[in-house]
Amino acid sequence: MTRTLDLAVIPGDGIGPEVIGEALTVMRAAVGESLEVRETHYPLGASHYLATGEILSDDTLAALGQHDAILLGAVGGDPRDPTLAGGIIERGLLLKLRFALDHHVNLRPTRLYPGVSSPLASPGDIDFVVVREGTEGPYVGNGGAIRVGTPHEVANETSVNTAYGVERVVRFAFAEAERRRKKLTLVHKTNVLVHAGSLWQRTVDRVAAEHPEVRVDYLHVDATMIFLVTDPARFDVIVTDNLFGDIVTDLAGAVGGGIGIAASGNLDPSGAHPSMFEPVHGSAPDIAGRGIADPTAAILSAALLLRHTGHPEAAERIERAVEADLASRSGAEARSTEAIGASIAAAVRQYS
Ligand SMILES: NC(=O)C1=CN([C@@H]2O[C@H](COP(=O)(O)OP(=O)(O)OC[C@H]3O[C@@H](n4cnc5c(N)ncnc54)[C@H](O)[C@@H]3O)[C@@H](O)[C@H]2O)C=CC1
Ligand SMILES: CC(C)CC(=O)C(=O)O
Ligand SMILES: [Mg+2]
Repeated sequence: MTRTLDLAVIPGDGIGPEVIGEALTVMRAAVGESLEVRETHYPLGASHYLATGEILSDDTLAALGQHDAILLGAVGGDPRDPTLAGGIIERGLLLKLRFALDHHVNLRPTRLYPGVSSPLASPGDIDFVVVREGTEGPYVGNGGAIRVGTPHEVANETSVNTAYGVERVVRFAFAEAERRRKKLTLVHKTNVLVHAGSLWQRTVDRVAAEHPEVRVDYLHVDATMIFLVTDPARFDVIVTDNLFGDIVTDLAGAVGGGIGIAASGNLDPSGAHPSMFEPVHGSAPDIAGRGIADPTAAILSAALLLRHTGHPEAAERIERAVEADLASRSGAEARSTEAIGASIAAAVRQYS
């Protein structure tokens, strides 16, 4: 009997539709006849907002919540466009989705694939995962400004960290470490952000007692930047808050061979809501429309989606094909978005 996957697709803005087109081609090749992927496309994003005035209606949000999973490209327009000021799309669409669908685990793996060159001189064996908290921190929109535009302006952005929210993501990170090389690094800034830092540190200490096999480490976020460049092989599982995780994972993507291959999943591990998979990168307005974006991050995000929704063989086929494709790139001429997608899809079919 053919199984079905009820998939919501949000191509988004800029390079989003370009890379999602290739991710869907590869996904269809990977599942073949074994899985019927029913795609519903949602034209959300900055362009959609500018054309229609809709950012994310309650009805659309409710409809998205009914799917098995969501595949998203990237959203956000030109940061200089005054009609998009105030993070109206990032906040009103992307973060709203993550919060409403309780995506408290933002899982971002980094692996230096064989044959991929890192900008680091001696990268070593890079293979770690960042477990970024996804529903709290300074991204909740708890803040405000007074005397705006005057020399006396005061602007506040409050980081919200709850015991419940921190514990569930820390528990997820320990479980991840148990499955991997049994090392967990808490990344924070406990020497300055003392209230939130204390909660994170105490939570890690308490949960660590239940995981005696896991080596626990702590790094301030600034020092983490050093070690991501000088010794990334030291990391196995990093657990951190929403803002630090956002920053750490762009650098992680770069040292792991480029932002164009960095994938992610926004998970509600309870399964109560559909999880959402997307590249780490944004809509890249600087290269949009030129057909040169690397679709690999979106393709690997589709693999994460398939594994999460119970289709590990299809996920494996995509990962093997990506690995082979990446290994073949060194010294070769740069290819278009479409050519990379077609080549990975062809390799996937060979493994079927
Ligand atoms: N999840 C999402 O939807 C995200 C949306 N954004 C939004 O995207 C817009 C642009 O943000 P930026 O800060 O410029 O970050 P960005 O990730 O879009 O671009 C940063 C740099 O990486 C390059 N790049 C990104 N993806 C690439 C790919 N697949 N292949 C080759 N090069 C790639 C871009 O050309 C650019 O030079 C903004 O509106 C921002 O708010 C940013 C990050 C995540
Ligand atoms: C709007 C931002 C929270 C998106 C972003 O940069 C990310 O999730 O990595
Ligand atoms: Mg980011």
